[in-house]
Amino acid sequence: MTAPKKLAAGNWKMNGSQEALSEVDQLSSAYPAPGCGIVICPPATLIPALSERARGTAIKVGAQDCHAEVSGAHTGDISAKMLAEAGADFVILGHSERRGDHGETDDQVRAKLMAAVDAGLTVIICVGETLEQRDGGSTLDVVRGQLSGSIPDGLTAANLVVAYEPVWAIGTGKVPTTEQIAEVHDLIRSEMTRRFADGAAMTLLYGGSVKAANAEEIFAVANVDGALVGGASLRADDFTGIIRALEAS
Ligand SMILES: O=C[C@H](O)COP(=O)(O)O
Repeated sequence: MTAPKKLAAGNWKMNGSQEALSEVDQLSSAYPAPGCGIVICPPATLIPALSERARGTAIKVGAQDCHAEVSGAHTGDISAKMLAEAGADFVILGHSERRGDHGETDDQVRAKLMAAVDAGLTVIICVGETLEQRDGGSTLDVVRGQLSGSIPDGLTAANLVVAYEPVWAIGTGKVPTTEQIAEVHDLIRSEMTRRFADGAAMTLLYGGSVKAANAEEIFAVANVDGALVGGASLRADDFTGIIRALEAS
């Protein structure tokens, strides 16, 4: 699975039900041949039904986490191979809600990432600072540390997408200035270019309170190739506004 350069990824988090699957029908009829990639990451229970529904459309399906092992005694966990078998092409890893709620470390995220790539998934890896870290002036150091700690060597633009998600902007309606987004995206681009032969071609997403109303401004920022969208991905009407802005960018 090759990551499209422009990508709108919807993270449903722990939301959605069988009824929500019709969002795929709305998106695929609105975008039979979209000018960007579209990925929906529902809760794991909905992956098989959603991927069945998305078959033959431009919409891809992703998961929100995976275990680092292929199988074994890990009650409640799901391996990357299982997610791929269920129909996922992508997996989000290292989201701040996983790092916060489950205490995931960079080392654990890195192990999951290697397992996901082995299973043929494209990884959307999340990095971003807390408000305390931003106020303390350590944003770039924090992001640099997460990138080096969470991302192993040997990856390509085909299997790695990086999402910058300032923790304080997630679900809060607060959005960094375009200068703040640009500063971090420039850092991520230069780190990816330094480490990977095709780092210049890697897809870099911004995430945190992206809405149709602010998408155009965010997509105009250098090195922003799309968005990882939470709340506004839950309704096709809201998500299509963001996709439209990305297509036009
Ligand atoms: O994964 C998505 C992000 O956490 C952003 O969520 P949000 O768009 O609801 O702020």
